[in-house]
Amino acid sequence: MPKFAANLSMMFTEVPFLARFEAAAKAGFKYVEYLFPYDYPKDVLKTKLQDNDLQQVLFNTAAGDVQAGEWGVSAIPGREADSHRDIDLALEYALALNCPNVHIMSGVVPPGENYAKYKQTFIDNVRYAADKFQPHGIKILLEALSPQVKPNYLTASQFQTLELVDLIDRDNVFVQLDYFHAQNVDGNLTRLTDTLNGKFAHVQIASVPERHEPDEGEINYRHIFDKLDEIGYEGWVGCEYNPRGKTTDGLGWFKPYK
Ligand SMILES: O=C(O)[C@H](O)C(=O)CO
Ligand SMILES: [Mg+2]
Repeated sequence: MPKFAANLSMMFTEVPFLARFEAAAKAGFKYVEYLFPYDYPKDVLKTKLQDNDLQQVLFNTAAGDVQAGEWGVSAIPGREADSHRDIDLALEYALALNCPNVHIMSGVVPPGENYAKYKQTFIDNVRYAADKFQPHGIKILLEALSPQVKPNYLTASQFQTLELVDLIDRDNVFVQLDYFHAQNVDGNLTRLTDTLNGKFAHVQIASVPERHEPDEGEINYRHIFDKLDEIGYEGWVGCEYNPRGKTTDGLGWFKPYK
């Protein structure tokens, strides 16, 4: 049975971020993920996890200058020092929060730029991270983002990300399989799961097309959860969706998994 993690960046937004840990625990979650921890001291977040008996299972490297259109810097040629700084900071937080997975954001490739150079820059920076994280047993996750969410992101297809994982060739680097993006770009989710089996180490879910609770839209998540059980997937499933209304009003789908 899948282990579900509440995504505190998108769920429980009825309350301030630091109150969402308690809200998620009260709703029956034992695991949490969120995009970025960096606005808060490590010990504040660690206390929130401990006080609510929660395990942190994922967060991202920093986004860069979002106002300027950045969404990760690790693929941007010339920004290697910023990438390594972000990776080092992510390692500090992962160790402090006992978090087993870090998603390294690649970045946007502006039209007309040299895609191959961005790709190689990302490969080199992820190898830097993989070698630093390896001794601590922390996994690195790489994610494809659908163009309607993040136009010109380095990878849109799960197959592009799978190729990166193979090229990077490190034992602790895996695909972050977000079924919302996978359905929007690749489809064929059952066979895709078979193709990625052994190469993905985190899953995220949301309905398509609305990115709401996994109990609506075109993906049959009951089937996906059974598929994950069938292949013996032992990672977490991040609930990275925008609730239709009040978060707790939309948790009927979660009841059988508490
Ligand atoms: O947007 C997503 O699906 C990613 O998981 C993320 O955290 C940043 O893009
Ligand atoms: Mg995602």
